[in-house]
Amino acid sequence: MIRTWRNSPWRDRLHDWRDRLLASSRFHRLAARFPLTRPIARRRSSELFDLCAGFIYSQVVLASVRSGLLDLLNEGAQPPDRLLSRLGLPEMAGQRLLEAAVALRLAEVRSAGRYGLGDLGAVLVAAPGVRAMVEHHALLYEDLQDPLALLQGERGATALGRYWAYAGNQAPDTLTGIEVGAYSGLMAASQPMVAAEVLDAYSLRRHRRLMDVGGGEGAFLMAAARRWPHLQGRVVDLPAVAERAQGRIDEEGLNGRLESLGLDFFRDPLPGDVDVVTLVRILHDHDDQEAARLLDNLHRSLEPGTTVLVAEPMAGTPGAERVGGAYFGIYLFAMGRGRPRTVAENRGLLEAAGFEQVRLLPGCNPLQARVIAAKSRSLSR
Ligand SMILES: C[S@@+](CC[C@H](N)C(=O)[O-])C[C@H]1O[C@@H](n2cnc3c(N)ncnc32)[C@H](O)[C@@H]1O
Repeated sequence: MIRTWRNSPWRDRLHDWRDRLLASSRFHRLAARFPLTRPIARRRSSELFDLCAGFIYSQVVLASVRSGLLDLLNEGAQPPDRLLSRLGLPEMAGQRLLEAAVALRLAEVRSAGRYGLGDLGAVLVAAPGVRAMVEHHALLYEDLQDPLALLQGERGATALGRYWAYAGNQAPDTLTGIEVGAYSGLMAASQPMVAAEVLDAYSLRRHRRLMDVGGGEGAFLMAAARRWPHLQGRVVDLPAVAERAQGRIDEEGLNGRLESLGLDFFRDPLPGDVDVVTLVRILHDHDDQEAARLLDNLHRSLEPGTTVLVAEPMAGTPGAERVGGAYFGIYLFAMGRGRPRTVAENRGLLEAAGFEQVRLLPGCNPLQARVIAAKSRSLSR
């Protein structure tokens, strides 16, 4: 291993010393009094407070969505008595929620004591995908009530495991429309934010035919087709999901250019008559062995030189460590399979399956996704 500052014993010693210092109440008193260290001490205690109180913040967000508070504010600024009378909560409770929403910038006080949307509230109401995720998190919240029981596997079937009906199912291709409906709808609602990032990061100008593997109801494929009118495409997913995708494609009048195909991407041959393949929010759903199996199956079906894009939030992303390490790490654990991978780990999986020229594309918002591009190479390796 190459010795760098990150893995040097000097850095460890320095951090041990820092930890001892931060644990000392005398140091805290001094740091809080000394003008140069006071802002650092305050910022650190505020960050720690937010870590401990985060569960309250997310429940305030949920209450603001579910009670209709954000929708009411979205109609325009209004006096508090009018707002509270329309909220359908006991007045004092409504007032408390409103104050919490102001503190979290979901709402804000405007002129003449009226209340309007805050800057974060305004973003939330304009993003149906975020709102759908806020509602969806109620399931994860259920699973996390006793986090140690979850981590020790004592909880048995989890709410998230039941929700993602293909997770742990030995015959996912037999799932019914009812079993896949909720998650497919959620994915379609949250897809526009991801699609915009991916399509900005990679131009499909040179490509003629796209296959979106595990493409759900076709939201990504349709966004790509709208962006690139010359493009033809196919979404492949479990039969019950592919049926929903076909319905959407027909509704949008795109059935001359786009189609859907139901199959099990681990077992069934994938049609290789395409020049670009996307895997959006797919690999991290699966344990290493399954992810490798899927990539092997895909590589076997493709012509040499076909481009593959892997787009998903990744672990160890500078500036977005919490997204991979904390959010997706715990989310996928509760779901019962998969894990967020680093760029290097995804590269390793792709290369082991036979892909080459693997490169990370710059420019994506890592909260939504990072995008890795690769090409299939000849099977005579
Ligand atoms: C997390 S969702 C992502 C959907 C879509 N790519 C997106 O980003 O909105 C994973 C998708 O993989 C599909 N899937 C899971 N297991 C599958 C399998 N064995 N064969 C085909 N599709 C599968 C699911 O039905 C689901 O649509």
